[in-house]
Amino acid sequence: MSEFTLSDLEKIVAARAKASPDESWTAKLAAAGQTKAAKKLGEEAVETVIAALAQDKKDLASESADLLYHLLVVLNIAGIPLQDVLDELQRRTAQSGLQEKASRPKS
Ligand SMILES: N=c1c2ncn([C@@H]3O[C@H](COP(=O)(O)OP(=O)(O)OP(=O)(O)O)[C@@H](O)[C@H]3O)c2ncn1[C@@H]1O[C@H](COP(=O)(O)O)[C@@H](O)[C@H]1O
Repeated sequence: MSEFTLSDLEKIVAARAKASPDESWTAKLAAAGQTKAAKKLGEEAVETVIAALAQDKKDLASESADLLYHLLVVLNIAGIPLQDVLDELQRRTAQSGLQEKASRPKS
């Protein structure tokens, strides 16, 4: 199983955003600005929905990868660390009380 994480990709996106737009898609999006990056995120979201509705698992995994990558680019441009998103998810999980149940050993 791959050990690659969203945090790894966030670091790659941050580094590549500073590269030349001629050699990096990330840098091209960062240079174009949030309107273009958010538009690409929207396109990838639609393509993910289409793959889900088509029940095409391979396509859905591939489009989901595009979606997550473009979300990280949008977050990078906005200056929002991925950790802020994870903190929000954790806050909701803690609120529902499910985190405690999930980490509790099964008897
Ligand atoms: N995960 C991705 C990733 N997923 C998708 N894409 C790119 O997203 C682009 C979107 O493709 P589209 O066909 O929708 O867009 P397009 O037709 O090229 O552009 P438009 O005309 O629609 O504006 C493609 O160029 C893909 O290569 C990605 N580009 C980069 N990454 C990651 O970012 C890293 C750095 O990439 P660079 O910034 O290119 O060095 C890579 O090593 C990967 O880890």
